[in-house]
Amino acid sequence: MRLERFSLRLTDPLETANGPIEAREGFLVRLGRGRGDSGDDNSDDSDDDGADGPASGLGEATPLPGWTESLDDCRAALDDGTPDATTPAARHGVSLARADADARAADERLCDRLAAEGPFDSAEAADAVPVNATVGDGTPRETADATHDAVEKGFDAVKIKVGAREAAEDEQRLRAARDAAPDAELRADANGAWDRETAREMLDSVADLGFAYVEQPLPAEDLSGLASLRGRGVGVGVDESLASHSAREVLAADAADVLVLKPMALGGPDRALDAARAARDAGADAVVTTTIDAVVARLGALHVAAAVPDVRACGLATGSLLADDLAPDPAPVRDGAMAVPEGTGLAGDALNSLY
Ligand SMILES: O=C(O)CCC(=O)c1ccccc1C(=O)O
Ligand SMILES: [Mg+2]
Repeated sequence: MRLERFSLRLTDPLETANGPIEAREGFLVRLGRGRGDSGDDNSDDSDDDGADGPASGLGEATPLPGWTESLDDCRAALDDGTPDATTPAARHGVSLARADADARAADERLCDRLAAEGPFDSAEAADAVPVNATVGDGTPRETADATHDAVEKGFDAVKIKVGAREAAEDEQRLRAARDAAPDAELRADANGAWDRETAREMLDSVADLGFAYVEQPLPAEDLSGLASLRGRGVGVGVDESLASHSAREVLAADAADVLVLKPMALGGPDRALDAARAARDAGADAVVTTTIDAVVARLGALHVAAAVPDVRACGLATGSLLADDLAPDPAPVRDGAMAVPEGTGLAGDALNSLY
């Protein structure tokens, strides 16, 4: 296994209730030749790292504290070959690289491999996935303009970050967004910023505006509070809660209508698909998103989403937030959707420069 460290700036910081996300740092993971289908936990010995040939599989470990381990802990887990549930980004890097190598060895698209081997009984994955636009914090006017632009570009679903300013002003922002996009599916994401009373008031007002759901209206730990917010005419989504609780725990607490699944935060494509299945079994929905990942992990998340039957619009349209990337994007957003790239593994030959 070979690691390459990268650091990518965002074009504009994404303003959230937890402050801005300005850059993403992580590791490109290259799996050596002949190890792709071994599933062997000792496969990271450096004498087999394919130094004189292309890698058999690509992964990416891009930690985001709050959702995953720190960059240092991620590096340590990758170096030691011990990624586990406490280091989800490291585990994601290795798990995605293995899955890509397996799919390439089997001459299959990654999503078809995931669909066939994953927890859904569907043999075939989708060819494209609908995606939402992501609108960061801003004035009501800026929010309306960004929402309008997204709809003009072809997005049918728009997610608006809230919780960075007073609730009354957020309410104006959401009303302005609805006025700017009368027919779009609108969502909000509070990143855990509200207390129970504020959350109740905000949910009631966005229910009137026909919002589909609000992501993480309460802090991650407050599962009973999240449960008490359900049934008010707008869905409750959980995101941060899944960093400290399993999908099954969240669902057993009746805390969610929608699970927001970030493969990077959950430890890999396999874990994300298991959580999607748990959601469906409990009558909840799943949405696959990124932590603003580089192209390899974004593609991995796209393949996961394509393997979830009838997935609703996913938060995968985050590539445009990055000022640069590891390689040109083989799955650009068109008309509010991302097409799964042709070819085997992550993207056929499109990422050959990285292997
Ligand atoms: O879901 C989306 O639309 C984009 C991804 C996103 O919002 C996000 C990106 C990085 C870190 C956290 C989050 C989040 O969903 O809270
Ligand atoms: Mg979120």
